[in-house]
Amino acid sequence: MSSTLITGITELITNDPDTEVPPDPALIVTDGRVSWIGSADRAPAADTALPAEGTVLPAFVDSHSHLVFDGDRSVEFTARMIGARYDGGGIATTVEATRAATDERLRALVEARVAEMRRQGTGVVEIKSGYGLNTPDELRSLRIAAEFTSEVTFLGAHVVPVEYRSDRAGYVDFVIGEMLQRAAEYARWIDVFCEPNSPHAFTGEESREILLAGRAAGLELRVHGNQLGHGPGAQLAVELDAASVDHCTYLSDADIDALVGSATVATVLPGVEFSTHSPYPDARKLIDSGVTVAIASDCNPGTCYSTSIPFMISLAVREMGMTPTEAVWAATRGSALSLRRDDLGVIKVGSPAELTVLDAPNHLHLAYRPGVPLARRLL
Ligand SMILES: N=CN[C@@H](CCC(=O)O)C(=O)O
Ligand SMILES: [Zn+2]
Repeated sequence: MSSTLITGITELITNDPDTEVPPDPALIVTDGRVSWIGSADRAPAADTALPAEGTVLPAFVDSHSHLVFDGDRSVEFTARMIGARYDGGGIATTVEATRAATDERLRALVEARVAEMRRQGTGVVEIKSGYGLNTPDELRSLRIAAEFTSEVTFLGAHVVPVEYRSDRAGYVDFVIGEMLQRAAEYARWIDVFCEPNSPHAFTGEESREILLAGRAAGLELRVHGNQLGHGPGAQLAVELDAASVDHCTYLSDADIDALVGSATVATVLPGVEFSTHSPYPDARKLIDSGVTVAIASDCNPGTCYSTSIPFMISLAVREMGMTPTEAVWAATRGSALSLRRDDLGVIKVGSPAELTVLDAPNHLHLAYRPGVPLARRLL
């Protein structure tokens, strides 16, 4: 057994209503779990001491990322900054580059991206496939993702690949047939880009068929929905008890009504609106309506090539009407709930020691000092 006493905590965020935080808080981590929380002057002895000298909070949970890819779409991003529109068509470029990459190269790219996330305070990350879109390339994407996380998502229904452009129904059958049966071995989740506003993505009915097949194969459900315009994604997610509907850029009052009281979290991805020059969703309205909101990066080569949750928090506060406190909760506890992980995004006795420290006196600085590398993993 080895224990570490963490002191010098200027602010401790636990996200646990039952944990009382004293004025000069300290905590002890024993064998990877929080074993004691209390006042520093009453702390029991521990093997080592670690002065945090800053704000301690649960590690960020990045519940939406597409890290398994090769290729570069910086030119596409640059065109959008002067008016080009995003419609998902650029995904084909990444599929081509990803299929051409060796296993070693893809693994190294994912490893570097996960390391970049961890340097900025992220703990658990969800990773999707979706740039293979044939059986061997989807399976190796999932295998590589599984080397870095248990939160692996099968996204064979990202877009209809070029070789199936004249046979959409054939591609849906292919995804829910052989590809899904083999993918289910590596993935916990199935996701679908439900977006009738894109010619490349999937309609509500196609999405329903894919998600139900995923559930029958033992996977749990997530949905990319309501990104490019109003559509069926959010209500479908609620109807099928998906853990999360992600993007939520265009939500109607009926969508919000459906989300209220449901077990489906609305995950906002502010880096996507930033990188596609799109209007930001109204997170204030979601929260005020009683919807559970999560924040994630959506790190991917097309709509947001950023691994930084602190950046997402700054955007959510500046552009989406969230308070810093709400945004930090959404990027920790909210995103944990969107993965149905009750053990994450919280600091309490018994929880895993997934801890982040901010080089700042309190969490408000995450929004107040945008772009400054304040966050890092504590252990
Ligand atoms: N919307 C669908 N998928 C990604 C974008 C993928 C890409 O453009 O490469 C997203 O979450 O935004
Ligand atoms: Zn995505």
